[in-house]
Amino acid sequence: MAKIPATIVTGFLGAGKTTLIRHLLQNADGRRIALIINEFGDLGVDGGILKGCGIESCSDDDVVELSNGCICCTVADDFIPTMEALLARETPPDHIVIETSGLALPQPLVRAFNWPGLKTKVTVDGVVTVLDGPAVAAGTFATNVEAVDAQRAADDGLDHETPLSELYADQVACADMIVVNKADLLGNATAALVARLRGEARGGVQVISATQGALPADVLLGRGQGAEDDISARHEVHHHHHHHDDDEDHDEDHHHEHGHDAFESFVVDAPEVTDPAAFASKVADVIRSHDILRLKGFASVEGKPMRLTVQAVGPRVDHYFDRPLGEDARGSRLVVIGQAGLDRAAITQALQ
Ligand SMILES: Nc1nc2c(ncn2[C@@H]2O[C@H](COP(=O)(O)OP(=O)(O)OP(=O)(O)O)[C@@H](O)[C@H]2O)c(=O)[nH]1
Repeated sequence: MAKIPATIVTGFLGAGKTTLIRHLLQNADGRRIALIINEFGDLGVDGGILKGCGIESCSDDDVVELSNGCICCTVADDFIPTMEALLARETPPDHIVIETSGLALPQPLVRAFNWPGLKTKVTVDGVVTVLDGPAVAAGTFATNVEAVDAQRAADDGLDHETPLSELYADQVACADMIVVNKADLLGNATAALVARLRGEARGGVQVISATQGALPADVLLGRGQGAEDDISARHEVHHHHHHHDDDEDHDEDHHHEHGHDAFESFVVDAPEVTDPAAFASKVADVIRSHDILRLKGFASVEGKPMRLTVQAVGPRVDHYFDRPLGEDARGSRLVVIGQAGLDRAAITQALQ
């Protein structure tokens, strides 16, 4: 049985996690998404907001709240039983989204997925860290630092000493995708912050800007990261800068990104593939040079009877034969997803 993917959404109070999840649930394209929310007593209203959301695809049963404070301290007696109950349902969800309270470190939660009862049934599809763009640019990390401090003081299970900057660094270090939210308030400063974060994040981590957390489900979900197998890479707070080839070339063209218009996808039809490995590395090159977020599709391979599936998340490209081609026409058909402004002609040409 395939493991159910779970996406962890982390970020400080007020960064826009609830807004992003709400948008996701409204644009779930038929996916059954269960939501687990971890929040602190009186300060949290997200469960209420999301329960009363009126979204057709989202029944109240699909929203589960953890009320015992910090998720990292209550993993064993609260989180794991909640997950097990969700998985034992007659109709288990297609995808689980977990919203952590703003101060919980994502690492212990990711580690909980290695629990024997969970390991074989669920996997961490990806850790999405939502940042308050203007606050991070200003170096305060949260718009309302007092509210964050109050949230902290309200919970005995939390370490009250760690500076916000370190919690922030841990959230960035654990991320598979960083969302620089509130791009509307950042305006022209968005691109510079995105570029800076690309330098701070681990290699291969996607950094994208958003307004009102409006990102397509196809961009947020289905990353297949398996974060629980990769804990050590996420633990350390890196103070040095990595240099990615593609850091420098994102300048002026990614500014006014609002809502759905900020993304586009298109289909590339191409001839048969001769060598799958060479094709995958070509795809990786195209992804890197055009800042493509996702690419997926199918191809036939010269002389082979099986269909080749290609799945790319950022520069990581998976390819495998999944089934006989059968009646399918030979050739390749790939869907490319990225932020608006993709150079379709160049991408199409490069893939053909
Ligand atoms: N201007 C602007 N405001 C935003 C954006 N995204 C969210 N907000 C607002 O920021 C506030 C916090 O958003 P939430 O989604 O509740 O943030 P959160 O991270 O879930 O915060 P908690 O659940 O309280 O930890 C709300 O008033 C949102 O309406 C954005 O892109 N631009």
